[in-house]
Amino acid sequence: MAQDGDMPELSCDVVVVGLGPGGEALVARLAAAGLDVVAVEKELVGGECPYWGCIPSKMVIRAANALAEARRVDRLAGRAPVEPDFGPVARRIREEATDDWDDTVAADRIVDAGARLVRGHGRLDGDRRVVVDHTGDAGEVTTIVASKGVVLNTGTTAAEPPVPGLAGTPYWTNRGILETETAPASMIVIGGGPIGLELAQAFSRFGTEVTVLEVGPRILAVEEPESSALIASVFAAEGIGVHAGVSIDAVAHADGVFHVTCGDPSTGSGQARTFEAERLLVAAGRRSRIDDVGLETVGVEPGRHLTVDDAMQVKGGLWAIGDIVGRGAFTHVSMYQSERAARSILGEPLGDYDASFPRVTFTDPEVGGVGLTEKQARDRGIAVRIGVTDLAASSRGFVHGPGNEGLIKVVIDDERGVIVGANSVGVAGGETLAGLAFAVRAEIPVETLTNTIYAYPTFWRAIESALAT
Ligand SMILES: Cc1cc2nc3c(=O)[nH]c(=O)nc-3n(C[C@H](O)[C@H](O)[C@H](O)COP(=O)(O)OP(=O)(O)OC[C@H]3O[C@@H](n4cnc5c(N)ncnc54)[C@H](O)[C@@H]3O)c2cc1C
Ligand SMILES: NC(=O)c1ccc[n+]([C@@H]2O[C@H](COP(=O)([O-])OP(=O)(O)OC[C@H]3O[C@@H](n4cnc5c(N)ncnc54)[C@H](O)[C@@H]3O)[C@@H](O)[C@H]2O)c1
Repeated sequence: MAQDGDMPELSCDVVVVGLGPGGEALVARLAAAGLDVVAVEKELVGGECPYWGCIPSKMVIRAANALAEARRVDRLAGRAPVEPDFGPVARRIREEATDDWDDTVAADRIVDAGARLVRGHGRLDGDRRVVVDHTGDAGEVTTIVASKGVVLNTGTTAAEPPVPGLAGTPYWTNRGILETETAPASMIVIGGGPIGLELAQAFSRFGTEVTVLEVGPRILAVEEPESSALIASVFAAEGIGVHAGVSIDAVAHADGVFHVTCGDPSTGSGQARTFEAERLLVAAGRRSRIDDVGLETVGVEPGRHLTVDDAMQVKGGLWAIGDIVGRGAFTHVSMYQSERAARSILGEPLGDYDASFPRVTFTDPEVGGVGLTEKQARDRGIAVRIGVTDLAASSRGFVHGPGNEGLIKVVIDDERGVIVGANSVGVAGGETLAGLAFAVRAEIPVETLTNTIYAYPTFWRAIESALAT
């Protein structure tokens, strides 16, 4: 640790640049295995998920679903007048989830694990070298040399679509909306993906008048068309405006009001329509933070994502995990990849990469998905057989009554006799997905699945019905 004057240099075994959920876990895992680890983070240790992602958004959804359930009491159990107040969930986000966006506890965990934490923007500076620009300390940098190598876990930021007038307006991304202390009177959401839909419905349940604008032909296009249609119908019934197949031509903001002008390319009429709202949430996808991490210094061409092998290795001495590798932008994926990178670095056996890819969008009903959609399976030339069942028509759905919308769809490879994909939509769709996820991952024969006892009257019993169609 010697340097010329004001340029400190650290030596270690591994540097982890960016501490999303996977990066944070990796630091602790490698340190526990006896490696000398330096962790580099420019914002908050833990990344987007605990501070502006999964955890606070699920707290809002939990609260919003409590409101929705209370509104169902009239049809089930008497009277429960509902008066929404965003205050309690805003407090939970501050006090229980984010410590008011203070990461002291997480930073202490890194140090307690035996690793060193360096705050600032990390950039590769040739093979196995990282230079950290210390945020706020003009010109001060630290150079870190890692004998084994560097792991990148720099994550994503909200993408800004190239819509005239949008840049410079005070629109919300996931950060602004999860920092708010009040629900706005009205909100336009650009993007009908998981972020847009989860927050659209949750805020609508708090009384915000919400309009979702989606450029693609349907919302939640990564899942089955049946699931998209079901969510669209639930949203319509709850009074959420959903417009798919629109092009957003212009955004303006004046006197505290957003004006979003859309054309409708599907009609070819070019007829423009302007929506107005107090808030605008842009949830139109994510951009990988890999354009300023020095990839050019190690001969790697920065694209949309970083290409890795199944050991999460970009090249010798360089690994990458999380959203930036383009294998699914989910915390559970990042954590899974973190363990693979750890094993690769420590020379431990890896096993095959789990490509079953389970995911859940936490609308109500939840949309669980695993493996391939029907279209993806057909595009791969698989001899597809489909089974679909309506959850509301199941015994449990019938008993549940209000809020029972859902479906199970299974995509079967008829030649191999295994499920290669499924959607599980329902009030507990993400939980019911578990059985289907194991079936896809372990390639449980359909013959076994149809010769299995399904507890009555559970939602997951509908898997048996789907297989029988
Ligand atoms: C609103 C919302 C809801 C979500 N809900 C879910 C959910 O329910 N379930 C789920 O599985 N996933 C969810 N996600 C996705 C999930 O948050 C991410 O997949 C997860 O955070 C993993 O991201 P990551 O590890 O790649 O990086 P991130 O979490 O983005 O963390 C990257 C870290 O790297 C730091 N960094 C970046 N560049 C540098 C640099 N050059 N030097 C130093 N530090 C740097 C950043 O400051 C950040 O802390 C949600 C996301 C959003 C936005
Ligand atoms: N429950 C969960 O696990 C969860 C929740 C939220 C986010 N996430 C993760 O975060 C990722 C990012 O979420 P996201 O919803 O921002 O992105 P996304 O890419 O999944 O969806 C963005 C949507 O915006 C649309 N869009 C893009 N440009 C547009 C434009 N100009 N006008 C109108 N619509 C436009 C796209 O067609 C797409 O439907 C997700 O893919 C997911 O991996 C997960």
